Amino acid sequence: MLTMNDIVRDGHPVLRKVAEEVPMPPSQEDKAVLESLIEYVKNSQDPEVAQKHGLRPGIGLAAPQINVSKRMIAVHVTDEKDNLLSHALFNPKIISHSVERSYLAAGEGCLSVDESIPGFVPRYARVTVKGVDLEGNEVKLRLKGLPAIVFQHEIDHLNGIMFYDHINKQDPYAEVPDAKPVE
Ligand SMILES: O=C(O)C[C@@H](Cc1ccccc1)[C@H](O)SCc1ccccc1
Ligand code: NI
Repeated sequence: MLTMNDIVRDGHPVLRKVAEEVPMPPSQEDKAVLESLIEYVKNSQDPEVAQKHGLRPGIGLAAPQINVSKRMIAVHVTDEKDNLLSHALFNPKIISHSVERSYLAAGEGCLSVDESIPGFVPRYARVTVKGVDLEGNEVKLRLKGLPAIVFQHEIDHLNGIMFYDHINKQDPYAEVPDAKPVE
């Protein structure tokens, strides 16, 4: 199982690379990597396992964060209606998005960034994401709220973008035009 020792930290060059597409159908090796990502996120949300192994809780994780520069992400998060969204995707892609934007009122964090970096991170309020799941099926997800934010955070990792790149450097808490906060 993955632990925090497997997660690379800010400053590691892999976090600034554009990750490679995963050839389809996925190899056993690529499937094992993607399974380890979703396993980490689930484990990190289990208080006993997280405490026993010193896991920082996460609602998402991207392959570059474990030094694998390939386009794979895992998300395990409940939406505002308390529905669980749990997805492990190869080659995820935002195929459309709202003009309206949103941001997490509490700001964002990252398992690859040990210190907290305050400020609003403007995101699209709604996104449609396509990808391929572990069974090789094409998945199309229409997302809003916290799930939409997490997917954008993880897909950013595949493009070498860190959450703090989006924070207004002059005024981290500057109002985000035509945006609604996600509490
Ligand atoms: O480093 C990562 O990619 C995991 C991030 C995911 C994240 C998504 C959206 C906004 C902030 C971070 C975090 O470590 S998950 C930690 C967390 C848990 C609950 C709510 C927000 C962040
Ligand atoms: Ni992150």
